[in-house]
Amino acid sequence: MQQKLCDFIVNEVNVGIFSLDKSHRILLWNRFMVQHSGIRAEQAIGANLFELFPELPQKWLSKKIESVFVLKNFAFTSWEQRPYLFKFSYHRPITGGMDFMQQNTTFMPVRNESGEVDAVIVNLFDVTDNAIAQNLLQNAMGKLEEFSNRDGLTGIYNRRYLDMRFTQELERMSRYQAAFFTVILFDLDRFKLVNDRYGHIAGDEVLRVVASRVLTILRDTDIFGRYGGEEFLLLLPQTDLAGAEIAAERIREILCSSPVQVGETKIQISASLGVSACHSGCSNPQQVIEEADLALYASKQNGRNRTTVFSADLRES
Ligand SMILES: Nc1nc2c(ncn2[C@@H]2O[C@H](COP(=O)(O)OP(=O)(O)OP(=O)(O)O)[C@@H](O)[C@H]2O)c(=O)[nH]1
Repeated sequence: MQQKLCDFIVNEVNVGIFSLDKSHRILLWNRFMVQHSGIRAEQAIGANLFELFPELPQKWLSKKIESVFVLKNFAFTSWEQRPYLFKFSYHRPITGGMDFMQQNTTFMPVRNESGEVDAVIVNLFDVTDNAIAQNLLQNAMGKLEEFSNRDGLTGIYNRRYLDMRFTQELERMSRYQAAFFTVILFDLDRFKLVNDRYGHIAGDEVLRVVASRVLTILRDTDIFGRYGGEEFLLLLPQTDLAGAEIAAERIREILCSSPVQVGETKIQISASLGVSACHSGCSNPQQVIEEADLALYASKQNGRNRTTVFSADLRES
């Protein structure tokens, strides 16, 4: 009666159960294993596991099994380390990009009367639902973080992110002597007039177009964001002042190259830019931005729609 009950449980439980002797011969193969592998118990029992499933990671798995025989202890694996042992398909409409059933496994030693381990029982748990939920959660967290770094209007980075990256770049500079970077700060010219003449919604559209135009000419490593209302900031890692000036001029040219179309209206825009550099020994991000701001101010003073590179004499003027 007890044996019957055991057999019943082993077959009805929704867990894969099979056992192996020292030479990896299969001694037990429950219904879960039959259903998911398509191999009947009569075929499996007596067969060598690795001959029956040549796709199994033999080196790793035989080591794991061997450790249970030798140490006489339980062993475990989780889907996070190794997503699955057997390539069992998983039939669910939402699989979160997972092709196969995700599995946790437990290896249990079976001792004989003299205390020696003469078989290992392997339990295989289908944890696909958990894995999907965890992946969805991680994706959502990733999106949330990405979202918190973005400016809601333009989609480029926001000031919080720029400040964080600025600090990181400074740390990188103090760690690696060879690292350096430059900053471009730019501000749209007479943007108040755009708002006053065409309305705030048109002004918003202009800001979006500015961001998308600049994005088309940047390098992958450049970090570009909206620093304030109509003020934008770029961090250019491993770029010297001459390179930054070229980039700034490119930005200036693309912004005034053609008017921004908002509905039927064409709005001509331009920007004033300031460029400054962060040298080794520079520890204060604010100082670099201040210097870029002084240079930007000089561009405004000298007629707008121009680029100025920071130099010490700008402090005096
Ligand atoms: N539409 C819109 N306007 C904004 C936004 N943020 C700031 N502004 C506007 O940008 C304008 C900035 O005006 P000012 O600081 O006087 O500068 P300016 O008119 O660009 O003149 P100069 O910088 O001297 O060339 C103000 O009218 C702000 O209301 C925004 O998110 N959307």
